[in-house]
Amino acid sequence: MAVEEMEKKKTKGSNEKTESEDPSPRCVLEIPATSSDSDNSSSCSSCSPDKSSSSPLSTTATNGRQWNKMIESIKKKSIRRFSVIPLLASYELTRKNMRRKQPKLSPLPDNVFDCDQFLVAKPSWRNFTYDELVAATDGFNAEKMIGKGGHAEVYKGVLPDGEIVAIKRLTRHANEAEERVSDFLSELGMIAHVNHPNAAKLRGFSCDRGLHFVLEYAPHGSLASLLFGSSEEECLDWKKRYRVALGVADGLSYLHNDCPRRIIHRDIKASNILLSQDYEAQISDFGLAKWLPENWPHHIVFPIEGTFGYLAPEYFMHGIVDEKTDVFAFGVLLLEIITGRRAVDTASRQSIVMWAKPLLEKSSVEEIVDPKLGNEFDETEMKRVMQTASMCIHHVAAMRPDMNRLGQLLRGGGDDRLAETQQISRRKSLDGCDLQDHTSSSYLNDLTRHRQLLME
Ligand SMILES: Nc1ncnc2c1ncn2[C@@H]1O[C@H](COP(=O)(O)OP(=O)(O)OP(=O)(O)O)[C@@H](O)[C@H]1O
Repeated sequence: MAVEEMEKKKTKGSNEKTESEDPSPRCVLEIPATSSDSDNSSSCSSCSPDKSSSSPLSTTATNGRQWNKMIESIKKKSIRRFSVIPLLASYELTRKNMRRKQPKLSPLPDNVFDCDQFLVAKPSWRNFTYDELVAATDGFNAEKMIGKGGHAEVYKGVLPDGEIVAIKRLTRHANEAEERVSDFLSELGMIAHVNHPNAAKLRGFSCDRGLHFVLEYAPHGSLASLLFGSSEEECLDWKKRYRVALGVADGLSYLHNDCPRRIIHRDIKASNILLSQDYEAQISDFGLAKWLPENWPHHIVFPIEGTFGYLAPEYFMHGIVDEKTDVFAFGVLLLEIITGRRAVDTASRQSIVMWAKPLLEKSSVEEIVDPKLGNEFDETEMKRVMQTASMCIHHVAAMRPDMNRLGQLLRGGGDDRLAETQQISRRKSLDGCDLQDHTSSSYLNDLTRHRQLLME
């Protein structure tokens, strides 16, 4: 499998770019948050009780000294945050108060963490030594590299029992070592926490001479490599594309509604959707995911991170993160599935959302469908996916349905109600909620502003 193109990335305080032609750079934007309950990304990360305490993992007997050292460093870091930034302290206290009000999530005293759900759900993780990873990957042989993102290199490896795994080695050097460890623990906590057929599965981790995840191997790589790969590669047929759309909808619905803790992924995109042996979609890369406390309507985060082309307007303009952030990105993903185009066109830098909106409005199947599909698709399913995408990319977050509903709509549950919902949605837009949204011009302005910020 070809190594995926590296994504251009602009990180905080740096213009350093990785070599790439990918038109959808994952970015960090320094846009001041406007709301009074704003927090920065670190305080937001501190919303993750598990991140600072790392409790789901700290009870694992096999973790060893290195693990404890890392946890200590995270603890020190959070203590420093408390003392230096009073705002964050009050934020943290508020969160604790809220957790107390949630017996379902926190039946134990605040200083005791119930690890059972994690340990029972994922009994098979292992803490690998570096030597084991070296043996599995032939010394991290370049020929074994199967993917490269902005933050990691991914190698195909074989464990002594013959199991094929993907070994993700974090490569981010820009930030502080402590911050890197903190990001690693956060991602590990997330991926260990989720347990669903449409989410990537953890086999283990290693913090021996570098930070590594050991993941179940996805033999067909990412959706991006199949949708946008070279023309010699087999075209992903409609049946598989439709299945992937349903799988991602189910996976997101689980993260938002059924996971023990509410998770917003924040980086749904084609290169983060992996495909199992039988083309089952698996949501991967929880590097930007956020826990959202049960009774919080949203977070406001800063800086804004994500991938250009997939960011919801309220997120990239105001840092507002909730389920609808993922719903918007899911809509962009559906457009990629339908059209075979990237979220942002390489040559013209045009956003797929702006390109597709007029075609979706006139339900122009022949103009929007990936030419590689020819006539080989089910028109009813195609229209359904188009209508669903159209609802997901609505400029007003409140108008986007939630993932549960979207899963039903994609399956054809309530086709009549789909048209009805669309009509109501249009009417509300026209009825003065925001006339500009209907013409998409405000979205275009926001997008242009966003691009300017990104390119500055
Ligand atoms: N379990 C896996 N099986 C097969 N291929 C994988 C697996 N995990 C990752 N890959 C490949 O490696 C690529 C990069 O992985 P990933 O997205 O996790 O890295 P990243 O650096 O976090 O990315 P980003 O730039 O989005 O931050 C994926 O797009 C995919 O092609």
